[in-house]
Amino acid sequence: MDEIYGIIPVSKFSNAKTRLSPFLDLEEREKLLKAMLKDVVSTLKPVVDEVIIISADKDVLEYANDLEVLTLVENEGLYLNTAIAQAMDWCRHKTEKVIIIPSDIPLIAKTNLQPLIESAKALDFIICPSKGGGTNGLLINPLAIDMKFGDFSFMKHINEAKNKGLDPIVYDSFYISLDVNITEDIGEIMIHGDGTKTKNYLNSLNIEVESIHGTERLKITRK
Ligand SMILES: Nc1nc2c(ncn2[C@@H]2O[C@H](COP(=O)(O)OP(=O)(O)OP(=O)(O)O)[C@@H](O)[C@H]2O)c(=O)[nH]1
Ligand SMILES: C[C@H](OP(=O)(O)O)C(=O)O
Repeated sequence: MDEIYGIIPVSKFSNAKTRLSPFLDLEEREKLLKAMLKDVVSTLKPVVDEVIIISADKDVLEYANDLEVLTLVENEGLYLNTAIAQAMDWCRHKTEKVIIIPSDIPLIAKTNLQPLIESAKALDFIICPSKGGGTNGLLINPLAIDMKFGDFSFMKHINEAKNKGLDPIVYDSFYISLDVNITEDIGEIMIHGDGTKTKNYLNSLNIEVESIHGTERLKITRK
């Protein structure tokens, strides 16, 4: 068995990207999440054996069906880390490796994932950092470590791996590191996201990005 499954946890549309609420309304945030999911799924699908979306939201699961991936209904009362554990438990007898990827990294569509997926077959533990100390990719055996997503998870995942006697390998990818959480992240998608569904959607909102050499680097506005 040399298979690898992709796991994408997705929150409820109504909770999607709350930190963008000063800039995008609820409907826009839902549409943004859908566009990002399309980019992530279409990148993952050709290089893994199955893609699984786990969510507690039936609208998210319906949308996942349209994208022709497997869906898992998140058990009641779970949150991000326990939902990922549920998905890993579901696939642990079916595959030896999983790649766990968030739904908010559309620039993954600009990468060639094949070499990363190939290396995972020979390595115990690969982690892709996100900017700000999080984790935007984990390639591990199902349930190899406890999930620590949420706050400063990069160092926590590395420590979990070391405590389990695993040898964590860091895969540095600028595009994978860019998750979309705050308004400035939208500027990065406008700069680097040519060819992605996500940038197309943001273009339709007439978003513009400028460089400012101040306490922030990018100024994001809508015409
Ligand atoms: N299944 C599941 N996925 C979740 C849950 N919470 C977050 N996610 C997903 O986990 C990934 C990382 O999410 P975050 O960036 O931490 O949070 P977010 O909810 O997207 O955004 P904020 O509201 O701004 O914190 C995204 O794919 C989310 O959709 C959850 O409770 N269950
Ligand atoms: C889920 C969280 O993501 P971020 O806060 O980087 O979006 C993390 O990677 O720990």
